[in-house]
Amino acid sequence: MTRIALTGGIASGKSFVAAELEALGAVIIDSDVLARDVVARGTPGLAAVVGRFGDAVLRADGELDRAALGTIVFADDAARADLNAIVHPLVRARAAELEEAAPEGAVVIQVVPLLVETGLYRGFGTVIVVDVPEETQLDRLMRRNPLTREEARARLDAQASRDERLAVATHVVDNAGPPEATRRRVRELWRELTRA
Ligand SMILES: CC(C)(COP(=O)(O)OP(=O)(O)OC[C@H]1O[C@@H](n2cnc3c(N)ncnc32)[C@H](O)[C@@H]1O)[C@@H](O)C(=O)NCCC(=O)NCCS
Ligand SMILES: Nc1ncnc2c1ncn2[C@@H]1O[C@H](COP(=O)(O)OP(=O)(O)OP(=O)(O)O)[C@@H](O)[C@H]1O
Repeated sequence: MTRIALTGGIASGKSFVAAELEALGAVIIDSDVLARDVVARGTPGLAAVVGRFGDAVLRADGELDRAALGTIVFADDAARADLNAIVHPLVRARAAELEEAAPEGAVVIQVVPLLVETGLYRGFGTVIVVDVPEETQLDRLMRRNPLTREEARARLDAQASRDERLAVATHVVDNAGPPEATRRRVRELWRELTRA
């Protein structure tokens, strides 16, 4: 089986590109979605997170307060490493199950934001990197999330650099331009990936 990974920095457009690939027929396994599922209300994952970070990261309705936890972990490397140590093994296990369950012959693409940081890129023959300049990343991140420039910068700094990601890419999707340009590139990429 061809194992395909898709990565990119925060707010680079991974979800947008993954949705386009899904519309073309790919089976998408999204680590960000799984990382939410494994800490859903009532899960052992959430209990472990609360065990480490306390009730301050719980909302009144028992759901994880993602904004509160984000404020903590993106300002503190040790706290982020602890969160990663709880969440990442649960995400990897679930991703492996979903990969196993994919239909015969499917083109399965795993979206892994921390592909470079975790070394997981070594397990994939094909690595798609969604690429934008840092300024574009910051602009789009601040437009989407209510973050100051410093907070947005801290999130970028918690990740590998643009060059480190490009160094492991087998395919690059430039998402700095308008969505339609990216759509065209993704259609071309899909033809490359599915060429017999
Ligand atoms: C800190 C949390 C609660 C913030 O939640 P929030 O809803 O604001 O963000 P979301 O989960 O949608 O993540 C958005 C993006 O942030 C970046 N990011 C998330 N976690 C991390 C991390 N531990 N290190 C570096 N970047 C990260 C990624 O680019 C990701 O795509 C959440 O990101 C989390 O639980 N992170 C730990 C799990 C993780 O590493 N997830 C990413 C890949 S599995
Ligand atoms: N080509 C584009 N032009 C303008 N805005 C875009 C473009 N692509 C994505 N965006 C916007 O930028 C933001 C980030 O895109 P998206 O959520 O797809 O990125 P992501 O890499 O999945 O983010 P994260 O790392 O936070 O999960 C979104 O608000 C999206 O609507």
